[in-house]
Amino acid sequence: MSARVGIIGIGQSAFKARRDDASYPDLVREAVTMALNDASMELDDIQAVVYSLSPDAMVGIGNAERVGVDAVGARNKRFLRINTGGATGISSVAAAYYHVAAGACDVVLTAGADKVGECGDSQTVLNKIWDPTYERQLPLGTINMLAMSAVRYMHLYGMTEEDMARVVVKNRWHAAKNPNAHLRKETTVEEVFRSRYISWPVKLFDCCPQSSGGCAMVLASEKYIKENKLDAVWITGVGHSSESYFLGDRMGNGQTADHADAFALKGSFERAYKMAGIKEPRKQVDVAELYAPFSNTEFHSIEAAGLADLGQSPAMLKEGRFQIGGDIPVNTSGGVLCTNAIAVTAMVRVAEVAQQVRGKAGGHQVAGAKIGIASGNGGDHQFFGTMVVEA
Ligand SMILES: CC(=O)SCCNC(=O)CCNC(=O)[C@H](O)C(C)(C)COP(=O)(O)OP(=O)(O)OC[C@H]1O[C@@H](n2cnc3c(N)ncnc32)[C@H](O)[C@@H]1OP(=O)(O)O
Repeated sequence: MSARVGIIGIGQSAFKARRDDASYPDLVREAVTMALNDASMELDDIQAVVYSLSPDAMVGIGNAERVGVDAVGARNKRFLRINTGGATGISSVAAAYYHVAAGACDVVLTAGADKVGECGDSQTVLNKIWDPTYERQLPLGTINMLAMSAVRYMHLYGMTEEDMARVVVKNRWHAAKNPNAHLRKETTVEEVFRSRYISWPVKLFDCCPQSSGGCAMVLASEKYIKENKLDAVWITGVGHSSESYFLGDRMGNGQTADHADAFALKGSFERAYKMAGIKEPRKQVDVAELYAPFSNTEFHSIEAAGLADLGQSPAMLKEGRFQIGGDIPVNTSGGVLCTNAIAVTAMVRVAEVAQQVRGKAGGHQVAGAKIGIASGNGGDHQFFGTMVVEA
């Protein structure tokens, strides 16, 4: 694909635990309105809609008709619904990207939302797409599985609970500067240690919360952007991968991976980097928003993105290299650890790097950021999506 595709509009809620003031479709509308305003557009200007489906299929499909067709203005337009678990948001941006890059249309909207209490809790909804013989057997399936990958990584590379706590402290410090983040209170290693164990070694503060809010983006072709003299940042690399097999109605885990080595995610990054012409991510990437719902998983994502060698990221974090002001700031928004609304969590990652390379990230801006990377993980080794966004 040679046609350039730009991001011209971004809308993002201020995420909160509860949004009793708004229904689930209201949250989608809220984000869509913000994205259209940002792009100086009307709903009628949109030619296609990619809808980030809540992983809770019943809520998602019911509302997709209501929200996707009516509120998002998709009637008589190209319309696609996407659900790849935690990767849903980035898969949706990718699907919007492909619509434009393939020349099918010039302007595409992608949007979605999650509402705690209306969309089902994260554990329940993710279990719906997971392997019944393995993942679904565990209460708090996600946390237990990722706790096992933490133990493996500790065993191989000597990561400590203190290293995990430092991820939380760094991300909360970033989130305190981001008015859209859900958990915005700064914390300390001691405070993380005082929070209760959820699944050893993962404590409450090592977990992402469950958040309510929406996200939307407008993508357009270079031709449209130039003709209408619009401001844009450019999606220059897109990668996908999976380490799973299909079981008909759900995904199964391939079980071939070492859980300390997110090699499928690495493959996704390699594809995106190749497309964007990035040969040395450590030198070229200015800012990274990496999907990491539990503190230990940030280390896997940093290493899969090629920003550190396997097992080396805890020491680099301790040196301050992944915080704003360090050489490669990671999760400048506070990351998934400070906002997690499954349908759009990965879209928020793209939105954050797009704002960073636009120079519009506000109090958590990385000075001079020109190249950003974002990622989404569908679950344990299931779906991965990555993106490179450039000024
Ligand atoms: C592929 C993927 O995307 S995997 C990621 C999918 N997402 C998840 O798995 C969500 C993970 N998080 C959770 O399931 C939940 O937040 C849990 C299990 C960690 C905690 O849930 P609960 O025990 O029900 O906590 P509950 O929601 O009742 O909140 C209790 C208190 O803890 C706080 N709290 C809840 N979660 C967190 C958190 N992650 N960090 C810090 N504080 C938290 C709440 O604000 C609340 O504080 P308050 O009493 O002062 O109001």
